[in-house]
Amino acid sequence: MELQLALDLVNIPEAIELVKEVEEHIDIVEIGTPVVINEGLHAVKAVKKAFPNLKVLADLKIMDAAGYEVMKASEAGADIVTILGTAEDMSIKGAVEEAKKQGKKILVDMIAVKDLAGRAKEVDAMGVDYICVHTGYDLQAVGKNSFEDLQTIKGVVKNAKTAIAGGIKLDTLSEVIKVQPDLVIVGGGITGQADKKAAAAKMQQMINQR
Ligand SMILES: O=C(CO)[C@H](O)[C@H](O)COP(=O)(O)O
Repeated sequence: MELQLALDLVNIPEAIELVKEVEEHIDIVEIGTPVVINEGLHAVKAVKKAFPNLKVLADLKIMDAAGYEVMKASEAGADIVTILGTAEDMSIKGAVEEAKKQGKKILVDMIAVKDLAGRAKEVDAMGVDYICVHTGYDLQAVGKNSFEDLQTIKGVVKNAKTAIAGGIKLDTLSEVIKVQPDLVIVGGGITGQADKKAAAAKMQQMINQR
């Protein structure tokens, strides 16, 4: 099981400072969608350059022009690029094809997918690397989480790794770990803590115990 730190509300210098604090406790650093909107793929490039030993995920949440966008994120240094599960099959297949060409990985974000089991089976058959259940900020605000959704995809996904994101904190991590995803994505659960290093270390320790 791997731990991914999601950076959503920072600029490039702040991202680098933050990763410095926790780098020994994480496997992947996510350049979140708001960061890409504010800073562009320069953020991916800068973080990869500063931390060449960490995997960098570009959270582009691609919906169209997938091959081109995967190519651009790869050129900037991303190891993993995200596409939405609601995108057309042709887009997801295009993303996978380009990622393979570039030696990169594709994570499918299942946010807002209605038939989760059915779509997870379909995208799994398209050769994606990760399938991620995700409760976005707008649904977190009304008390939702993705714990049941993780069980749903664990039941149907045969090839891809499974992942979960959205509001995971230290006090809910054990519930997540029980379902054994391959990847746990945490943003505010680390970045919102006074002692970020301690929070990341504790999460890493809990994940490694399983
Ligand atoms: O992709 C995202 C929002 O769209 C976030 O990066 C993801 O939800 C993880 O952050 P948090 O743990 O703060 O919810």
